[in-house]
Amino acid sequence: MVGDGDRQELRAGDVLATKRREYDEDDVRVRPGRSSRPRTRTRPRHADAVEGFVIAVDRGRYTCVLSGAGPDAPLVTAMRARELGRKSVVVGDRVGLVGDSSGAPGALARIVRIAERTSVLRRTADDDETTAEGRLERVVVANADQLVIVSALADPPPRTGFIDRCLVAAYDAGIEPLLCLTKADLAGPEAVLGYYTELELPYVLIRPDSDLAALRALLAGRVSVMVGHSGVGKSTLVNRLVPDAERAVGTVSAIGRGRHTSTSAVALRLPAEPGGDTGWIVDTPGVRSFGLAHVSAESLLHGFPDLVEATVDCPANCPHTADEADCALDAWVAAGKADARRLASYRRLLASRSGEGDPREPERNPGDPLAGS
Ligand SMILES: Nc1nc2c(ncn2[C@@H]2O[C@H](COP(=O)(O)OP(=O)(O)OP(=O)(O)O)[C@@H](O)[C@H]2O)c(=O)[nH]1
Ligand SMILES: [Zn+2]
Repeated sequence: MVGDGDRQELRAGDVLATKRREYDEDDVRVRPGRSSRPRTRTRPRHADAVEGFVIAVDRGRYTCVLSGAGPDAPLVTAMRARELGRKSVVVGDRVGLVGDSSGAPGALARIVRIAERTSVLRRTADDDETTAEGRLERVVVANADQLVIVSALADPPPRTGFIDRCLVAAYDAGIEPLLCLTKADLAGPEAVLGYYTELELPYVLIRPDSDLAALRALLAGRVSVMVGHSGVGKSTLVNRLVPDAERAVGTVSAIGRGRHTSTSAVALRLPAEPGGDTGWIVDTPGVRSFGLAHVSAESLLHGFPDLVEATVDCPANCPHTADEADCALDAWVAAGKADARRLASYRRLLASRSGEGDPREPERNPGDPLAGS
């Protein structure tokens, strides 16, 4: 979503750049000295930068669309300018571009600015603990408005452990969750929705013949990130929402450096609703789940709003674990104020963060077919 608001944001950045320029050491203007000639007005650095929205990242090349450009405008390939230092650029970033932003074959622009992010969706890549890379906290997408959690109602069965994990990630990122329940032709949503009664979680039901109007309305004008396990129907859904998704991804990879990296996120432009704003969906083929090692125990709890209230009765610094005799969460659940399975799920996530056991171990969720991450 690259609208007028963003333009203002970048303009504000321009003003800052202008101010900073007055103190730049490498400023070439010459002091007027005794000469009566007024000193030369210097141009603020990159006043000519145009605004872009990053839709794909592939090995040091960033594919951008220019603000206000229509769906048929050429995509701009850019590299980072050295002055960005160590700042990373990710899909969803709004950036300032200089150089050749024509989008002509072979043209290369430079990213000189990254606008302040409205949200940052992170995950710990803790799927590989053996390497420094694998333990790294990564930004998945910047400036997303919504996390669309795609779960099938059957084949594969829904896993609330995964959904809970996504809810924590959404809360941590400061973006709204939307539960997207696919394969509604195969099973009803009652069990899953029952589990989340306390939450008033927004949801949509998808079957092969549904017209997707409700979902489209929720996606219009926003940047939505889609996550889901393999086989839940995510690709099917993306292809229905963005009929030329295959082509769009192909174009991105052709303009990048050839081979498409299936693990990276790609933003796809949704067909504009009549009279409405374009929306974007960010497909995350490589993100199967969210490592939450970077989320504090307290923030983790906020992914469980149905449990938060109980903890005012916990002793100070209560770890909320099952072996903490005075933890108020047990009484809360015993009193029927929240679902016992939600507490179990919260504690599984707590344990997975501190490396105590494997959260996917079946014996940790006895008799609960919905559980599992
Ligand atoms: N019955 C039914 N089947 C569906 C529905 N949506 C998708 N499928 C089928 O489910 C299977 C998996 O769908 P995909 O779209 O490939 O799933 P995915 O989540 O993209 O999986 P990956 O490609 O592994 O990431 C396919 O055989 C689809 O035809 C649905 O609403 N109902
Ligand atoms: Zn407690």
